[in-house]
Amino acid sequence: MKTIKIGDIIIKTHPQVYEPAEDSELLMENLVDVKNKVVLDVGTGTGIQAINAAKKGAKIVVGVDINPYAIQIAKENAILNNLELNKKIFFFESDLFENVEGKFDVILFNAPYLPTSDEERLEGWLNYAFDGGEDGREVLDRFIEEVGDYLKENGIVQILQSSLTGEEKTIKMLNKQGFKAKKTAYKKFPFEELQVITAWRD
Ligand SMILES: C[S@@+](CC[C@H](N)C(=O)[O-])C[C@H]1O[C@@H](n2cnc3c(N)ncnc32)[C@H](O)[C@@H]1O
Repeated sequence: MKTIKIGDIIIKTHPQVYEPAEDSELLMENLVDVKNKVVLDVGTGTGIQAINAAKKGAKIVVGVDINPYAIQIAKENAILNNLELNKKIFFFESDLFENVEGKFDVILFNAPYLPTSDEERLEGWLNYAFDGGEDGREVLDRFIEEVGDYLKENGIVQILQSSLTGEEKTIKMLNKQGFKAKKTAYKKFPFEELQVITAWRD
């Protein structure tokens, strides 16, 4: 375990939890206005996006993850960053929206987006951070199909994905679910581009 600093946020890491990287930072830097909003961070990992939203003025923030170690460390990180755990910021285990109730103004998801074959799978909980199934879209597509039920009418969804996952595919899927969507930020690397896809209803 180690502690890292991203901007003014202190993050304790855990060997079984995704350590914030360029993708995490791209989503943080391009977060929509969350002042006084109710925010859901799906796949919260260390809690970094949830903590960032709380620090940027969100009224209530909920972070969920399928990985129990993530929930444990996210709670510790909320306290480390002087946030009121279980008053302003909440974390609990959930496979996507399984244990989520209510509707949110903003829903974030830095998705596990890597196309992953059986041989590439990692042992343990950390695998969930990367494994997007054979085509990289397994978890993301399920998220897109379900997200509308948890979003307020004028709410906004922000997804962080890779060009390897398919920009057009994500936008088409979102359109199919009744959203307008566009790429609102990107960062290029030699073999991929990290992308923030922002979606809203007409
Ligand atoms: C790329 S990491 C992002 C972590 C963090 N949000 C960040 O920005 O650094 C993806 C996260 O999604 C979680 N995850 C994967 N599949 C999930 C699922 N079905 N339901 C909830 N969380 C999931 C993983 O455990 C991991 O913490």
